[in-house]
This record gives sequence, structure tokens and C-alpha cells, in this order.
Amino acid sequence: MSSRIAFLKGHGTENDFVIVPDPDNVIDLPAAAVAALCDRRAGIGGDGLLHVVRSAAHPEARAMAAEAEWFMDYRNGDGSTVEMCGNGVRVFARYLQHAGLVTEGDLAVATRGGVKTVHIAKATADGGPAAGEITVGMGRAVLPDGDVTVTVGERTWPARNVNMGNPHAVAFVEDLAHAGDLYTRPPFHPASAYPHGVNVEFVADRGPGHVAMRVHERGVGETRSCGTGACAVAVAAARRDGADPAVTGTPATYTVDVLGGRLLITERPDGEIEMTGPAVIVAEGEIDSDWLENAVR
Ligand SMILES: N[C@@H](CCC[C@H](N)C(=O)O)C(=O)O
Repeated sequence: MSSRIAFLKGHGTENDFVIVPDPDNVIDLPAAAVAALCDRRAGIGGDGLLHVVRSAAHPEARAMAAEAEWFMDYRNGDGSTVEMCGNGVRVFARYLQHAGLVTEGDLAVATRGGVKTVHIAKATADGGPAAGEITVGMGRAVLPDGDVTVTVGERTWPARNVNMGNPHAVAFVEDLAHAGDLYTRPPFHPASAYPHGVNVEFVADRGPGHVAMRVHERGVGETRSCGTGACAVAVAAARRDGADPAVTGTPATYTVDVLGGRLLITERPDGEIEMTGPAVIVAEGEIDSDWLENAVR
């Protein structure tokens, strides 16, 4: 018998998500269902899906339940299950606030990349541009050794391998247009560098401590923003600029412009990376369970 499944739609710097609240983890969301929901023509449309589950109700999050009540079961738009989504965590927190499950201030969110600390800023009465922005403690970057290159058409660039819980290849370019059509992933070399796929960022300078990026996201295509990608870009830019907060004892802050807005990234001397940006809930509605079942068949 047909039933209704509640959903919301939200975005963070235009990286957009279908949000499916399911505190007790009773909704079956195989990869094909996620891909159908994220389909921009035949479904609701989104770069990914945020399945909102109590940590205690999810086998992959139970061990984190004492630290974080809520688990972000994140999926890419193609249905793949991956470690982390930076914009997704902010939108996830905004959903919890919107639903009255948390209030402004600090909270912890369980993810496959570990527990993330989140701070929801108080919205100012004048509704200033930064009102209610959300800051996430994204953890530390890992920079594996080894040279990687990425290629678009006739051009090849060296890329910095940065792991933010998920893998990134960061290439500095003169002009973001040189990245071409990022619908498909640019080839990288050596092929063995990323056995589980990779997100590829192209970065151009805009001024001191200020860069702009475009991204091809694993499991999605080109998106208008990637939070983990912006963190990877800030770390790669800092190292290129000779700044390592662990050595200098001084935080390194980069403004990262993405196609859908702006993120502020700070790497602290202890290596912890903080990302600040907006998160917006734009709509809510109901999914027809018959439609979803048929879409999966
Ligand atoms: N958009 C995300 C990253 C989502 C995961 C990524 N596509 C992957 O497969 O690693 C972000 O904001 O970080």
C-alpha cells in the first residue's frame, strides 16, 4: 500500500541535497533509490542525499552514539556511500535546527569520517549576510606522498593529494576555464593513486589568502561547491605558499570562492581545520512510496 515519506531540500553554497529524516532507520534506501531521488529530471534533484538517523539506530554509527546523537548517512547522487561531505554537515545541522531537534550553539554530528563538531551561529536581527552561518570542525588533512597529475585536453598539471576523510586531487591553474567540462572526471596519473576514486579541484588565485575553485565530485559530476574540497584546497594553497600552521604556530586562513558562494577555511596550529559557510533549507514535501519502489525496479 502506498505511503508517504517526508523529505526536505536544502543547499550549502549551492551544493544541494535531498534530506530524508528517518530517526529510527526504517526507510530502505538502496543506491538505486538514492539515484532516483537525486535525479534532476525524473526525481527531486540533488548532488547528494542526507539520510538523518539517530546514531544508536544505525550499525555504522552505534559506536559514536555516546558522543553524537545524530548520524549523517551521506550518499552521493549516484547512490554511492562515502565518508564525508562538508557542505552536507552544515545542511544536516540546519535541518536539525529547522526541525527543532537542536538549537543554536554547539553540537556533534556522527559521520563515516568520524564525529564532527558543529557550531550554529545565532542569526542577527538585521539578517546580515553572515547571519546564522555554520562552522564545522572538519578534522585534520592528511597529505599522502607521491606525485599525481591531472589532465584536461592538451594541458596537464601536478596535483596535490589531500585526504579530508575523502580523497582530493588539487591542481593550481591560471584560469578556471582551463578545467573545461567537468561533467566527467579528468584523468589522473598514476591510475593507482586513487583506488576508490577521487574528487578533483582546480584552483586559481584571486589575491593573498583568497582563491577560487571548480570541482568534479566523485559520484556526482561538476558541482557548485564542495566543502571537503574547499578544505583540501586551502591546505594545498597554504603549503604552496610556504605556510604550515604546525610549524609556524600561526593559523592559516583562506577565503575559497566556489561557483555557488564563498567558504572560509582556517587551519589551526594543531592541524584542525574549520570551515564556515551558509546552509539553507528551501522546501519540504512528501515522496510517494509507490513512485520510489517503481523507480528502483
Ligand atoms: N560535496 C561534498 C563532498 C561529497 C562527497 C564526495 N563526492 C566524495 O565522493 O568524496 C562536500 O561538500 O564535501
